[in-house]
Amino acid sequence: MTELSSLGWTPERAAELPAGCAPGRVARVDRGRLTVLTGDGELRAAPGSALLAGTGPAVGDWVALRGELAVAVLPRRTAFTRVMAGRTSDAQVVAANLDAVLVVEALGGPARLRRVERYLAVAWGSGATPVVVLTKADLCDDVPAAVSQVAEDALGVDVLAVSAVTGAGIEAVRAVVGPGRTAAMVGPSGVGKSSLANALAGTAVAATREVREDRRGRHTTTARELHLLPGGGLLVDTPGMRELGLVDDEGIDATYADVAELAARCRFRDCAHRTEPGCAVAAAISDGRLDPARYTAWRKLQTEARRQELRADARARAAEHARVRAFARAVRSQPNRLR
Ligand SMILES: Nc1nc2c(ncn2[C@@H]2O[C@H](COP(=O)(O)OP(=O)(O)OP(=O)(O)O)[C@@H](O)[C@H]2O)c(=O)[nH]1
Ligand SMILES: [Zn+2]
Repeated sequence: MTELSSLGWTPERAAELPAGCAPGRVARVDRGRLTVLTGDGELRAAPGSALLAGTGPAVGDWVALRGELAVAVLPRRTAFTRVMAGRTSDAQVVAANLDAVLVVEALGGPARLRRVERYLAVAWGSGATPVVVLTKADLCDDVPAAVSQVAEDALGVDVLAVSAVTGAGIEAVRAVVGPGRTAAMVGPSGVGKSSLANALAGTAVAATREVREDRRGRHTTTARELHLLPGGGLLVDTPGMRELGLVDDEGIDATYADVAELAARCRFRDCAHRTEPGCAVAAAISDGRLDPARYTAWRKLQTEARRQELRADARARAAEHARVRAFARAVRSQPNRLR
């Protein structure tokens, strides 16, 4: 028996559960089948027709189970979305109900602040709290200096340093992913996400680069993408988290709060921060209060978000409305539901 609370279940969710259903947390979605963690262990469930109408359940979602049928997705508290590559620009939910997002970057090279900022923007946009985790601390000569450099840039975000090799700092990350809390990792390939996942789990739950190369060509098994950690937290490790785009500019403003605040003080509301008189951004750059590279990165992300917004649009919203309607319909059609 697993306590539902250790899967992240909270009492107020009970009111959202259709009568006669048991709750389950989605640990994997493949070819239309769901791997679900429940109070009685893991089970394979089929999505009911109501779930097929919308964008479908994602890893981390709570579903209402009637036997081995998932009849509804419970409302999401947070959602990590990604814009699909290719022609359509529908936002796809990659992971749901995350409390924290670990933005993973490696030490031992030059700090890639722009890259961290980019992931922070995506993380803030999800509604979950980002935390920066700097891996490979064993390869860095001056960890405190590296941490404070990143902390200065990542406004309002905790910055932790860890080593999967020595185990240093792992407990501090486990504390972020405390009992009943759910976190996911984002970050580019090779920074040590799989190694971090294994160090947190205390066992090999993710294939690191070495293991993957050994098994080249072999079919990987259908592993869970939601892992219960020894301390009681849950870690999401799904491939979808590894290719991220931006969806909106909420997250950008949170990441670049300093730049956004300066821009709000420009004389003209539509200031392009180039040659306009009374431009607070230009003034801050010229007297050294704002790093021009940080400003350029902000502009670039904003342009990208605008472009995606224009594409993402009606289609994504229509899909979400369909999902909500399907959910409402499913709830209405439950016999014996509480009124
Ligand atoms: N020295 C040192 N090496 C590490 C540490 N963590 C990971 N590595 C190494 O870094 C390389 C990449 O690690 P992975 O965990 O596979 O990286 P990843 O982020 O999961 O990569 P993708 O799966 O491609 O996204 C491997 O060779 C690891 O052994 C660490 O804390 N210290
Ligand atoms: Zn300006």
